[in-house]
Amino acid sequence: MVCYLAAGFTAAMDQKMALARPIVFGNWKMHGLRAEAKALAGGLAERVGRPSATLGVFPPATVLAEVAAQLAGTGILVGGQDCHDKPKGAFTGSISAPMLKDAGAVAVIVGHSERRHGLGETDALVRAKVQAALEAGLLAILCIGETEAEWLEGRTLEVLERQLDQSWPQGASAARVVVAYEPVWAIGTGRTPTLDDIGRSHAAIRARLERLASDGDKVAILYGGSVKADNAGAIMAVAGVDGVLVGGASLDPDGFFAIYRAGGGA
Ligand SMILES: O=C[C@H](O)COP(=O)(O)O
Repeated sequence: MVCYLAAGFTAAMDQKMALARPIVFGNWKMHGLRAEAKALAGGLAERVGRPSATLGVFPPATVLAEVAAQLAGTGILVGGQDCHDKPKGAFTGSISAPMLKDAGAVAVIVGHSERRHGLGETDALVRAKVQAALEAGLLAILCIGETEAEWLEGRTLEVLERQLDQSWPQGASAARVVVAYEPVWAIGTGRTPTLDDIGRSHAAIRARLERLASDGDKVAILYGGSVKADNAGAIMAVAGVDGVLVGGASLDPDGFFAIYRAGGGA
């Protein structure tokens, strides 16, 4: 098992070491005032001890530095939820990848559907953000996923392939980018694809990554969308699923820890 401490994470990525599986990431989204964030991070650290796998949280930017300081030395990594595609400039309200790194982040989520569909982010912009993350030395968590209409029309694989083709930066490597497959219709709804469908999508993503990157066979692929303690074990047991990106259930330390344990983390 390989454990990543925040301080050694970039060095580990530079050495092209594999992320230890399972990879369990919690995206807090727009939740967490300072006291809540402190209690959540503390509760998680208390339950986990020293992670045997890859465990990370993605708090709101306002509490990122405090959470990163609180979790320093625990082996739990901390990341941002989005970054601008430029390192600095006159972009009111935006946060750059170097700023996230400066605040203690080692990773950043890009292309989440709540930004693609809620805020109109395109594949081209997502690709530029992945590049910005890589240039700042952050691990990029590249999110892709079909809408409900695309799913109902049977276009899931075609959409995933297009999103990868248009948002995977040329020359990016498995050590620096993780792909998160999140069907938009499964996010926060309590609905999930069947295990067979998850396996099929992950296999298609893998096949595409093998065409896009020389080490595409090694890119970690996560599943996200209504992952809870009671379905996490079955989902992480699907061939080709390297871990999960959890939203709502990551806001409860007991539930999030149970998900981590369900994937084999100790
Ligand atoms: O980033 C996380 C995903 O959007 C999943 O959210 P959820 O677990 O609340 O469905």
